[in-house]
Amino acid sequence: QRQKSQEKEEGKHGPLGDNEMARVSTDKKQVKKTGLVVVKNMKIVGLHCSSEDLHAGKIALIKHGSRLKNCDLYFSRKPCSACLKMIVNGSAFERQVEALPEEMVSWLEPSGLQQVFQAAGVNRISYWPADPEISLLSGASGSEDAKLDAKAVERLKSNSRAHVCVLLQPLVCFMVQFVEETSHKCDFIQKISKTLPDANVDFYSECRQERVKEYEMLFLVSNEELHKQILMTIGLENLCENPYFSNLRQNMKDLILLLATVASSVPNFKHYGFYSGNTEQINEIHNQSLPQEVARHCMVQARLLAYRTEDHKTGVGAVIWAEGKSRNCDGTGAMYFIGCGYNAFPAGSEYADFPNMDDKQKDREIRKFRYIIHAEQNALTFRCQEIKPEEKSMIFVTKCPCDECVPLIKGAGIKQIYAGDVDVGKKKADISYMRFGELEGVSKFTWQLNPSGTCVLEQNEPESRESKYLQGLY
Ligand SMILES: Nc1ccn([C@H]2C[C@H](O)[C@@H](COP(=O)(O)OP(=O)(O)OP(=O)(O)O)O2)c(=O)n1
Repeated sequence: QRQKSQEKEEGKHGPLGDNEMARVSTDKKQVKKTGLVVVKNMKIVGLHCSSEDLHAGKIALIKHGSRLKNCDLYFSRKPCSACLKMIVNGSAFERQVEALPEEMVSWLEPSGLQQVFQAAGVNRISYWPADPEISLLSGASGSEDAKLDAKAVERLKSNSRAHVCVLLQPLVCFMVQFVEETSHKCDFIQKISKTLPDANVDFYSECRQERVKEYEMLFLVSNEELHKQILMTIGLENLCENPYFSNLRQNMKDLILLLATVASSVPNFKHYGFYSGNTEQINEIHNQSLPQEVARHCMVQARLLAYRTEDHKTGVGAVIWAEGKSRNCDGTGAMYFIGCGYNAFPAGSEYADFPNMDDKQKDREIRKFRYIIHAEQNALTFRCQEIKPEEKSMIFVTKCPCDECVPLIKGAGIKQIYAGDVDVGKKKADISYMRFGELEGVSKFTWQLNPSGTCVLEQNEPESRESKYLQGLY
């Protein structure tokens, strides 16, 4: 969600009629994009956002069709009735059929019912309870449309199998503290501290503060009364009374703080970014790195995933994206999501099924290394799209790819690697990071000070290129 790109939106989103659109377009800045995560069997199968022409829910339908069945959807705002009706399509019918006697169901099935069964019919829809389209509330007819839409949403909700809810819980104890410490210790921040020892020691806190402000603007309705009005309009009047309201706001603020903290571990600081040391390489168009802000955004996704690790010492996250030949209908522009993962023991294993000690343990048999599946390995294994050899695919890893993963990434046909390189060249007893440095045929962009200096930075990243992506991705 980016204010820059919102200016293009001109009220094309939201449950408003055409006349209302015209009114909203005079107040461009208030329309924000909607983000959506599609999850199937605990696996992320889609990361989308609204585009100029389409809401996120509609994009999910175009992209996944009947594969949305039984998926869980996570929206950054409550979906409007136009999206919800398509998303729940199928589940109401399914419920009616479930209620029929068994013989009748089996009698119905061969007669084309199977097709109906495969309609969208998602499982659960959860959303962030702060509709950013504050403009819905200003002006009489805007309010009227918003209320009608909210009623339609409630009706669709109560007649479908899908569970529509606000999935917001208090964070577990010490979570913020833990995330703060691990973000501070992360490779990207460490590298800045090492290479710029005289950088303001507090640069990390400053970057974090900036992110907190930015995210509060994006995800929180600063005015409490307005927030209450929005909750009323979207059918959450039960959250408007205290202590529920203050608890809700506190939980929202905590989560925003958490997100901002993770994001500040890949900071927008001086001329740091993901760069290739190979200048010949960067001059070739197809090897060109993404605009820095887009690369940082994808790396933050990988950093978030690292918190799901099953390795209690070192969490690693990886995300794979690809760039198609042209823009698609998704708000992510030409880029589309391929897969993601984090380091963990083989899927389905229970706690303590496998050894979990590190290199310092003398007994090699009880070390974790032969059992842990690396973040990149999980991202490749559980990907939801094929990696097309003719397209630019890229992996974002929070740590340097190890010797086990480097040939896997190359073999899978991934064209670009964005990673931290703090461990490059290190050889430990059970894991080593020697091959990444020598890797050829895959472009490597590691976290460093722009090697070409500031002037070249500006030439390499003309406004048009950066904004082309930003309009798409955020
Ligand atoms: N690109 C990478 C690199 C590592 N890992 C995972 C595998 C292990 O779970 C863990 C290993 O990390 P380290 O090499 O940092 O080893 P230690 O956890 O022992 O930490 P230390 O650096 O203190 O030795 O990270 C991963 O998934 N992807």
